[in-house]
Amino acid sequence: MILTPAGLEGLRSQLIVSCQAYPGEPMRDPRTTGQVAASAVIGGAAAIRVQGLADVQFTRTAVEVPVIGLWKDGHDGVFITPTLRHALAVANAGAHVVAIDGTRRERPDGLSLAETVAGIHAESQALVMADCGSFDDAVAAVEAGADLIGTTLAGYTGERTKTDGPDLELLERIASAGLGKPLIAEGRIHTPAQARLALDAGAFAVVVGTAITHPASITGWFKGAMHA
Ligand SMILES: CC(=O)N[C@H](C=O)[C@@H](O)[C@H](O)[C@H](O)COP(=O)(O)O
Repeated sequence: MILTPAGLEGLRSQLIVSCQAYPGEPMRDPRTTGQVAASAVIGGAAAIRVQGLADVQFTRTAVEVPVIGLWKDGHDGVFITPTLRHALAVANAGAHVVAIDGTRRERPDGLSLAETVAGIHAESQALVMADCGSFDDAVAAVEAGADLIGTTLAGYTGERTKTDGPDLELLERIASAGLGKPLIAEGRIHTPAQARLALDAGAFAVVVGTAITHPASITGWFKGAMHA
């Protein structure tokens, strides 16, 4: 299955579940990622977002819904699928959509965002999701040719305050600008009510990660509330 820009319509108002375990964690195993992804699909996830080449490969065999893939390299600066080389590897691993750093920051390989998007489009059949951190990033990412715009990096690049829940103000601003590409709400959506608010703010679809697929964090939230 190849996902086309028109095919994205199937994701409208839907829930996308991000399944990620971090290096050194007990669940950091591609088979586990695939199983968690398949469980999310049973619950109604319309697409899955996963990190790492093996996770993309395993998840492609575990689910039939579109897979958004990324490759995190490092923790600081530009680390979400930072270069064209990373992006093409994610596409080759089978991702229908490659999520890349969609900010205006300098990239490690010296390519511009537009050159990176063009390279992915030229050398693969994957669509490109630009993980943005601000309104200006979103505008630049649309100009650069990205197929989807995500608020993934809002609160992580210094341009926006890290809100407790989703950055609804940013979502509303991007949505009301009518940039012409699907706007994906992502980042710190921790409750079903917040997912609903993100849609109401104008999001095309909503990504939830930690609150569904990261038991260590969720357990910590409960424990913290019990001992506050
Ligand atoms: C900033 C960054 O590195 N975000 C990552 C991007 O893939 C993931 O660590 C997040 O879990 C994902 O964006 C979903 O967000 P949340 O887990 O808050 O629902």
